[in-house]
Amino acid sequence: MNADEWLRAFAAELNRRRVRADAARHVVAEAAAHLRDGGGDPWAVFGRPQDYAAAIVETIGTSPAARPGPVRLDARGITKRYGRRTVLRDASLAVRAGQIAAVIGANGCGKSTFLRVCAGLVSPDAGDVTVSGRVGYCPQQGGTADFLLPDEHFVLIGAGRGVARGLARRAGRAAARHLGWEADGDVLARNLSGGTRQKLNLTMSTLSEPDVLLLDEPYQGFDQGTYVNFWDQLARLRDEGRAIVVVTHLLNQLDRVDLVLDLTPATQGGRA
Ligand SMILES: Nc1ncnc2c1ncn2[C@@H]1O[C@H](COP(=O)(O)OP(=O)(O)OP(=O)(O)O)[C@@H](O)[C@H]1O
Repeated sequence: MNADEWLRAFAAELNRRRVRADAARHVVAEAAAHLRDGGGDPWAVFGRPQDYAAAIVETIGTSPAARPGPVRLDARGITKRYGRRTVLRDASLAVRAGQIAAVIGANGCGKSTFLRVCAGLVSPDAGDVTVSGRVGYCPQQGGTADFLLPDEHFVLIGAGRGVARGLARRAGRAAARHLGWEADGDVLARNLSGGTRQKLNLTMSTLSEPDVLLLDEPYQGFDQGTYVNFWDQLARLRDEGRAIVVVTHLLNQLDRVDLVLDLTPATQGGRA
């Protein structure tokens, strides 16, 4: 395990112990700086990442993130057919305020369809979805308007909630900054790079302060730094009490989530 892997394991353990995202980010950055400046093997310097995380939690008395609250999204027995093909069969997921759920599975097993059913965009053939509160949805593609500036997207989202233009712009830019993006430029959405357009998409889905946030592989095209910011931001949103569902193919991040729904059919080795 090299220094990066050690730091990742350390961050994951802090997350598992529900240390607040901002505090976790701070101690991980400190450990990284210590390793960078002093060199050396992290195992020799800090010991096991799990033990060091436990010591940190005890020593600094970090207040843990709030425990999960009431169920915000309850999808039960969802079945969906397209023509003769059954894409989803009896899929269920309940997510509480303050939880992150990952939806995983092979290509074409119905992850996006499940999310669209949860968002109310597709009707299931059987089953029910109950949502308590406001929903934010970040589709895998699309979602932005080609001929608008990022700021104009933020103003539009704000207008839907009666938020003044200046305030909406500031809120949008602040949310974008969490992804390491300065969104004050004058580039139309259609001319943004693919990764930046996806940052705009993701930023918009969080702007309405949703109680339930549905994210369909929102990090496609993100560079490594943005990707790290993305998972930190998810942890922060979770700590604020949001119920989050993220479709992902990246199983190495599953230690950062609270629940996993595997939609791979059992005949193909799925866990569901
Ligand atoms: N509107 C539609 N009409 C007909 N078939 C559809 C429709 N939407 C999705 N499908 C089919 O349903 C299946 C599941 O699609 P879905 O996009 O939900 O899978 P996924 O697990 O998200 O895939 P991926 O991992 O590739 O993103 C696919 O075979 C797809 O072609």
